[in-house]
Amino acid sequence: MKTVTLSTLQAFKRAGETFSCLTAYDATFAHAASEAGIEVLLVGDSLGMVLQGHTSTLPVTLDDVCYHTRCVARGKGASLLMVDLPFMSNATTERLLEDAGALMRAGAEMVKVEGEAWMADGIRELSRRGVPVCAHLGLTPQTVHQLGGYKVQGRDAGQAERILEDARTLAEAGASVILLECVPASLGRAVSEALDVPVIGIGAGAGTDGQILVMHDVLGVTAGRKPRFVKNFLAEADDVQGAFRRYHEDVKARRFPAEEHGF
Ligand SMILES: Nc1nc(=O)c2c([nH]1)NC[C@@H]1CN(c3ccc(C(=O)N[C@@H](CCC(=O)O)C(=O)O)cc3)CN21
Ligand SMILES: CC(C)C(=O)C(=O)O
Ligand SMILES: [Mg+2]
Repeated sequence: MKTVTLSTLQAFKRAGETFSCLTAYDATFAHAASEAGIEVLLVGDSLGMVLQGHTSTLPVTLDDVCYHTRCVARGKGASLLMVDLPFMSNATTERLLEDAGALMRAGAEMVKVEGEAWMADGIRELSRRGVPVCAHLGLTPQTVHQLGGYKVQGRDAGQAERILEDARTLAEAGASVILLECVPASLGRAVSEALDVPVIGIGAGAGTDGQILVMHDVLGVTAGRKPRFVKNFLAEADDVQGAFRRYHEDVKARRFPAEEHGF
């Protein structure tokens, strides 16, 4: 695989070619995912749940994310490395810039931040300083206590319109990529069609420009209740490498996600 950059993702979008993304937390699995052709690796704050055993992503610290970023950076190969800003990194613009700086020094090539239209100023400041930003909308796990659980977002027309407007606002502020989590497939498609920037979906249907899943879910080792949008690709493969390859190929061929994985 040729080195994946932001321009690669933009070119995929223009060409109507989809791309695959997967979370990674260490060098060995990052290497396997990259070898399988997965274009984007995310050091997700989901590590608080799948690695640390918490029931939310809130306890994850900047040091935790930096540590896993350094590990993944050594194995990432040609894949693009995106990293989550942890809970409260967006408390102030100053903190946002400092925390993003720490992630970039650890090896991140793009940072991801949860937040609606009010994040526009922070995203503009990051982008002015040369930090590519992915804006995470829809189900934002860092606000789980306000949302009342990990629930589908944008189900009614007003809510859906709001998410589309937020995505537009953040793209205009300088977000290079939008990520939509747990929204109806119709909204995933509408946002992707309305914006020029690549849109990555998880539980957002087959109409987004890229797809992402948590690595543990792809390998069928999800602890607790399984979200509807996950699929165990190891069940149809001989080994971990094969599962990653299968996931990548199914995304590229638009065989995944199927109707049953969406809302
Ligand atoms: N293993 C794992 N996979 C993930 O995708 C993931 C994490 N952990 N941790 C961080 C967040 C939390 N996420 C979640 C967790 C649960 C649901 C879930 O159970 N959703 C219901 C929606 C029910 C509804 O509102 O209709 C579902 O049935 O999928 C969704 C996203 C996504 N992220
Ligand atoms: C589920 C993805 C999008 C994420 O934010 C994470 O892994 O933390
Ligand atoms: Mg996250």
